[in-house]
Amino acid sequence: MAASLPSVLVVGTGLLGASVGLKWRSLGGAVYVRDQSPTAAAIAEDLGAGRLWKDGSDAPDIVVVATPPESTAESIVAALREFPDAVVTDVASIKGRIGAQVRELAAKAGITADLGRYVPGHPMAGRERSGPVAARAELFEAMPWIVCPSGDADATHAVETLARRLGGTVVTMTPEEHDSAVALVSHMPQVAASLVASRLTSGHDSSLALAGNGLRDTTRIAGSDPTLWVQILAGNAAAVRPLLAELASDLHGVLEALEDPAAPGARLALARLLDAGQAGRSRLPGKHGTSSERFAHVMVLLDDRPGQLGSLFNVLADLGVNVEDVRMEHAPGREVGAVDLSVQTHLGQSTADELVARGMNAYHVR
Ligand SMILES: NC(=O)c1ccc[n+]([C@@H]2O[C@H](COP(=O)([O-])OP(=O)(O)OC[C@H]3O[C@@H](n4cnc5c(N)ncnc54)[C@H](O)[C@@H]3O)[C@@H](O)[C@H]2O)c1
Ligand SMILES: O=C(O)C(=O)C[C@]1(C(=O)O)C=C[C@@H](O)C=C1
Repeated sequence: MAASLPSVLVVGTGLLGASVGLKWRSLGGAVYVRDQSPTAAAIAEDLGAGRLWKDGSDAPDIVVVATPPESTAESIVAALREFPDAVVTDVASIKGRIGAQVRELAAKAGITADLGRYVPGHPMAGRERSGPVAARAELFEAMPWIVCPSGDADATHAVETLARRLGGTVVTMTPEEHDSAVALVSHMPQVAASLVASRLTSGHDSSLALAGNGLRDTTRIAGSDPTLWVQILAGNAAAVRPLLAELASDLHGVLEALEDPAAPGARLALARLLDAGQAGRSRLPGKHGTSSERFAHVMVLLDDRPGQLGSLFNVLADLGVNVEDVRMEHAPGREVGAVDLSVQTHLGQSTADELVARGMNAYHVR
């Protein structure tokens, strides 16, 4: 019920902040928005992410700081001071350094006793785009939302409830555990994707025209904002560096093996490196936290025409097949789309057979 939802002030109305505002508004909650850029705040308001904060507006119950990491601590402490009864949280991608900055600024401001009202958070959801126009109400749906308990149980509960209502799955961690985990699953991959994509700058147009989904999959996040990522990498350097050193060592192993691929042991060394990649990837959880490898994959080729996807899902509903996950790929230059359906393992072959029997171009991927 709208009346029971706490009111929210979003500080920083870019991709993350405006997404929080859009979702909270869609649930019926009151949202104010504020940004150092009047344009970003006005766009967020026009999108429906909240009303512009004005002096004299009602004090919010919760302040969500969604500014870049370099100004996050300052905005958190400013919010703790301006709203003495509000719970304050943030969505920044690094937690240890921001926590230390908050404690230092709070001590200088003489508000150390208020620190329990600040509950650090980080939704593991985003896009390779910035700004309010890229915001999506459903951005956080079923994604992990890390919350670091502050020591104030009520404030922590308020932030956990906020994260859940926004669609996230709450994961509790200390700031140190957070920084070490995201170094592995977010920060190192960003560097790898950017470095691979940067090699493309010197490629011929004719080579780039051949790029398929493999390259697109591995480089999507290379489109992310460099100014944001410099702050993230610099702010978590201690956790990211050892991982990059291991990556560099593995890369060196590939270089050595390729120096003389026919030499004894060279192909085994390569195979081991590639096999370790398969093993690592198979550990990534899919829907409901299960390994994605536990599902069977059924590929369906569809004409790139309106209504095709709808018909496919209608047939699956008739068959009583629950789709656990779905991905769509378009063949460049061809009017055909490939739909990769994840279904329960024991249903892989029968689903493909039933689709074929209904005239569809489908097969079970083994
Ligand atoms: N981009 C992602 O995928 C992603 C995912 C999860 C978390 N985060 C975190 O969310 C935060 C915001 O990232 P984003 O991608 O939304 O960035 P963004 O650039 O889209 O938006 C940031 C907004 O903050 C405003 N801003 C900057 N300094 C401010 C200040 N001092 N006071 C008020 N407003 C200020 C900017 O004008 C901008 O509108 C970052 O801390 C980032 O680490 C990002
Ligand atoms: O999917 C993306 O585009 C993201 O950039 C999301 C992503 C991530 O690495 O998973 C990026 C940084 C954030 O701190 C959290 C989420």
